[in-house]
Amino acid sequence: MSVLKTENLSKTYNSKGNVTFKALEDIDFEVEKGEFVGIMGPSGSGKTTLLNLLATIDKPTSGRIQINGTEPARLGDMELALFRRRQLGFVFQDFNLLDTLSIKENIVLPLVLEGLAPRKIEEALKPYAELLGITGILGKRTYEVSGGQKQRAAIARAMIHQPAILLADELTGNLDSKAAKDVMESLKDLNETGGATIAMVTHDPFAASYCKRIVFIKDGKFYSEIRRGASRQMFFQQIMDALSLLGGNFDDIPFARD
Ligand SMILES: Nc1ncnc2c1ncn2[C@@H]1O[C@H](COP(=O)(O)OP(=O)(O)OP(=O)(O)O)[C@@H](O)[C@H]1O
Repeated sequence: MSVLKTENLSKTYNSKGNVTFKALEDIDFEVEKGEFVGIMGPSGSGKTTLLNLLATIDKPTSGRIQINGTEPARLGDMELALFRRRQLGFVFQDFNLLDTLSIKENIVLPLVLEGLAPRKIEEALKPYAELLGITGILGKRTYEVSGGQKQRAAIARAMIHQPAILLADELTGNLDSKAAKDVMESLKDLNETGGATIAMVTHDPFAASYCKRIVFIKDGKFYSEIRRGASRQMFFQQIMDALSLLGGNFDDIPFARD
């Protein structure tokens, strides 16, 4: 069953002086339930544009997006806000946790806003806290925990309302290699044990090697895709090979990690 599907998805930006720029062109992209998909491409290839369209933060110039059977483009503002809150989960590079709240208060905030009873909230929290290895830090403040722990808390917050799909943008971008590894191991568990469907934009081949499938885009167009076999290490090498074929600017890739 497909959770997310795009057809001929295109985005053209209009800048000052009527200069237009085609950032995405005719992207057909499908994510099945339970998939863990990485989106990679050189700087400026359109990854963030694609993620913003999937996140319903931005609107396509043409083409269609369907998420869990709904076309967000057909919804009014209020319905769209509700749709986004219920069907989508987001994780970003910079965690976006509130410093005035504890880790637990941050994670359960979406359910508190939904008006769920405290007992239901505790029931929802427990499995995610365990799966993400953050049970021991729930009472701490954001400044008392590491970057990797913050990101795992952000993932728990994004998942606690059980969205149809988790959308992640460079979620290891601010982490050292040990923390990045912990976060990616957690995300893998969330996908394999927790059944989460995940689409993740990343520059980092190490992070990408945890995905089951990688889609490469170049100059706003679909370029190629690869699927992981049994070995993550082998998949890492395949990703490196695909990136070198792709060309473009990958100056910030942490090549030495694996
Ligand atoms: N608001 C905008 N107005 C005009 N052009 C834009 C706008 N946003 C992005 N672009 C252009 O669209 C292209 C794709 O940008 P996008 O941010 O999606 O790329 P990316 O693959 O995420 O890049 P990076 O890896 O560097 O973050 C780039 O050439 C960018 O300059």
